[in-house]
Parts: sequence; structure tokens; C-alpha cells
Amino acid sequence: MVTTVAVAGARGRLGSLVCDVVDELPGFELVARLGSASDPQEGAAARILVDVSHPDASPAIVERALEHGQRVIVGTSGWSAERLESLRERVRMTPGAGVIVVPNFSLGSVLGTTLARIAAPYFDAIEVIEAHHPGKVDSPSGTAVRTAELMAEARQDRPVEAPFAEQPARGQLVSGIPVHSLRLAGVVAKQEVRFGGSGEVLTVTHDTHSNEAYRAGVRAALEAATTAEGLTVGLDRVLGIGA
Ligand SMILES: NC(=O)C1=CN([C@@H]2O[C@H](COP(=O)(O)OP(=O)(O)OC[C@H]3O[C@@H](n4cnc5c(N)ncnc54)[C@H](OP(=O)(O)O)[C@@H]3O)[C@@H](O)[C@H]2O)C=CC1
Ligand SMILES: O=C(O)C1=N[C@H](C(=O)O)C[C@H](O)C1
Repeated sequence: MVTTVAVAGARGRLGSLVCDVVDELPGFELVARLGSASDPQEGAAARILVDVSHPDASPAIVERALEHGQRVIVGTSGWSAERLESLRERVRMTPGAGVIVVPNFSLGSVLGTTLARIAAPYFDAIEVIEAHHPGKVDSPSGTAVRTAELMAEARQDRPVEAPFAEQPARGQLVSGIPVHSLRLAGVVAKQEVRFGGSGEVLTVTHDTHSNEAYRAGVRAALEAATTAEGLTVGLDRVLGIGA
């Protein structure tokens, strides 16, 4: 049986890669390439809706897909812990619904976040620096937000040291952890988590050099979406890393 797929944000940087992956994946068929001007009903018959659009548009796109009874993969940023909590409740109330939210489809990135989460309880000074291409519309990145939230959770919300955090140049506090965003020509995506200790600094760095880094994760999410039920968050969960 062929699994039909619609992609919201199909003409974007990530969307065009997702369309490529669907086209080359046996057993899947791309039936709708949706953009900001598409009729909301277009693609409603597809089994899976992949949302890789815009953080402001994503909640309504996901809600519509759930109303259509579609399985959903979300790659769009902006899904903070708070947004995910209401999505979890929405999915719980919808028998048979399956939603996979993947803040970052790159294996290296998700491993970097896992390592940062492991280190977080052992250092009281933590800062995140993320850099992206200048076309990125949001900051901080979804990956940085997710990493900060997971580190805070691993510390059982024991606050980090963030002296002078009220000064604008000290970054934006996410779950109490300062996050600094750079938007620079020449960069695709990069994240550093710096842990300050007594006489030492540990840095967990991940560099994305091209969108190809997302290909395997997109493929894994598509395969998982055919059977996934409930809300799954993170490529680590899709791949069973650290499970
Ligand atoms: N999870 C991950 O690994 C990754 C996530 N991302 C995230 O994915 C999102 C998209 O990034 P990127 O591809 O670089 O962005 P782009 O700006 O290149 O593409 C976004 C696309 O979304 C479309 N769009 C905007 N609003 C809507 C809407 N209401 N319905 C349908 N389509 C819409 C636009 O369509 P149109 O052209 O028709 O206006 C545009 O083509 C961002 O949130 C980004 O952070 C990016 C890379 C990796
Ligand atoms: O916009 C991007 O490019 C990316 N967005 C995601 C994010 O906000 O974390 C994932 C990756 O960093 C690339």
C-alpha cells in the first residue's frame, strides 16, 4: 500500500528537501505541495501531512491536519514546551491521532542535545550560542529552545548562574539559561552549549554544513509516522536514542 504525503512549506529550503525524500522513498507518494497561498483543503486526503512552514502558521496547519484525521510530522520551529503541552492534550483527546514533532532532523544535532542534557546537572554556569543563515525568520532557534528546556529539566529546574542577565547583550533567558543568536551569511546552522566549571569549560558543538544533514532524519520520521500514535517529540525518540 502506498502512503500519501502532503507537504506544507514545500517550496522552502527544508520543504524542497522533504519533497525529494518523499519522492525517492519506496512506498510513499507526494500528492500535494502546499504554500502560503494554497487552499487549506488541498492535500486534506493525504495520509501524512508534513509541516515545514513558518512558526506563526504551524499551529493552525497542525490543527487542520488533526481535523482531517491525518498523521502529522512537524519540522517547523516555535514548538516550545508550553505549545507542546497543549498539543499533547489535543492529541490525547483524539483517538488514533499521531503527531511527531522534530525540532532538528539532524542526527548530530540531536546527539549534541542529548550530551548537553547529560552534562547540565554538573555545571551551574551554562550558555547557548546558536548561529544560522540570515534567512531564518525566528530567534532563538527551535533547537536552542528545546536544548535549554531539556537542560533545565535535567537540573530539576535548579537555576543556572546568569550574572547580569538583565543586560540585553547577555542573551535571552530560556528556562533560565542565556541563549545568544547570530544570523550570518556563510552559516547554515551551528549550536554551541558552553558549561563553565571550576577551572574548566566544556563545550558541546554541532555544525550543520548543508541541508543534507536533515535527509536521514526526515526519512526516519516518515517511516515512523505510518504507525506512530500519540505525541512523539524529538528525533531521539523516533530513532530510540537513549530510550
Ligand atoms: N526540524 C529541522 O530539522 C529544521 C527545521 N527548520 C524549520 O523549518 C521552518 C521552515 O524553514 P525554511 O525551509 O528554512 O524556511 P523557508 O522560508 O525557506 O520556507 C518556508 C516556506 O513555508 C511556506 N509557508 C509560509 N506560511 C505558510 C502557510 N501558512 N502554509 C503553507 N506554507 C507556508 C512558505 O511558502 P510560500 O513560498 O508559498 O510563501 C515558504 O516556502 C522554520 O521554522 C525552520 O526553523 C528548518 C531546517 C531544519
Ligand atoms: O531555520 C533553520 O535553518 C533551522 N531551524 C531549526 C531550528 O530553529 O532549530 C533547525 C535547524 O537549526 C535549522
